[in-house]
Amino acid sequence: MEVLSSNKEKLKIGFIGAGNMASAIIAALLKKGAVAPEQLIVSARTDTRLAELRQRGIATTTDNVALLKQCSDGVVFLCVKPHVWPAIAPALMYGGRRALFISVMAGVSIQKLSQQAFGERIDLFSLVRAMPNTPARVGEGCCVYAVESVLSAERKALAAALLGCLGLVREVPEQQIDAVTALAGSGPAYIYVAIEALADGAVKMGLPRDLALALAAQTVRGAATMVQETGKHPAQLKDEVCSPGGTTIAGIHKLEEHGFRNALICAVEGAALRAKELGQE
Ligand SMILES: NC(=O)C1=CN([C@@H]2O[C@H](COP(=O)(O)OP(=O)(O)OC[C@H]3O[C@@H](n4cnc5c(N)ncnc54)[C@H](OP(=O)(O)O)[C@@H]3O)[C@@H](O)[C@H]2O)C=CC1
Ligand SMILES: O=C(O)[C@@H]1CCC=N1
Repeated sequence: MEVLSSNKEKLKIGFIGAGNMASAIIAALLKKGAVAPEQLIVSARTDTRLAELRQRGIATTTDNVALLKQCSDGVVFLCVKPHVWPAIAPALMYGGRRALFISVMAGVSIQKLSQQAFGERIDLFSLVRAMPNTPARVGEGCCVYAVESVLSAERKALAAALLGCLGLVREVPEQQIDAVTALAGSGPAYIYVAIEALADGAVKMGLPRDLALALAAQTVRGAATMVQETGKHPAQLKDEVCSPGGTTIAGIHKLEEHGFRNALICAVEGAALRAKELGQE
């Protein structure tokens, strides 16, 4: 955080795109106290999602070039959908050589980002490819990032400090980002489906919906925290819940019968393959 506090007031941070991911990152940065609203500027295609940001003291615009010019000494997060990227790429030149660009777009490689925005001269620009997830909004996100070898240590430290505000952060080789996208980027949606389905099961067996949802969410949170805090393998923790001849092993048998593990493996594999496809579209 030192790198951020020393830059505070001066550092301008722009977001191109004001949707689910941009607003989660903004919430995380503000919640951590890493930045002040006055340091932020956000652009979108329309004003729809900008009005709420203005109410929180954040500058907004529908002009990406204006944003990029204001952030030419700062950081610009690229938070549009991958199919929108080619249309906005040429404008990035207005950010100039001193800006640090951080893309969160699924599938779009550093090579493609730099070629479409800067031609062949990636060595003249600072670019980071990140994959965050929306639980960043509540300080429980995961975020990985990959960088070009030409990125300076100072720029990398700035990116790591900003992305560290989202939750767990790791640097990875770029070839791992599609798998991370499929696991952690998309993963919250798999778990929301699981929570809803667990609650449905309990409702089917007679629990009121609100109690069922509260118990399902807390059970997922509790199990995740056990994996993180005990350091035990999930299989061992599972065994500790399964009494011989008891209820849990009967439930686990049903999960196996319905291909639960296979479904999750297929979900991650399918999402990673889709990330690869997105990069080629
Ligand atoms: N959602 C998630 O969980 C995650 C998403 N990502 C990545 O984040 C990126 C954004 O996703 P998400 O936030 O969900 O998408 P959203 O659809 O919620 O937001 C996209 C934003 O882009 C804006 N936009 C569209 N065209 C332009 C343009 N020409 N200039 C400026 N802004 C524009 C939209 O404006 P308007 O509001 O006017 O429509 C909108 O605010 C994607 O690339 C995705 O791969 C990565 C990790 C997780
Ligand atoms: O569904 C998507 O493509 C994006 C990337 C990861 C999460 N949402």
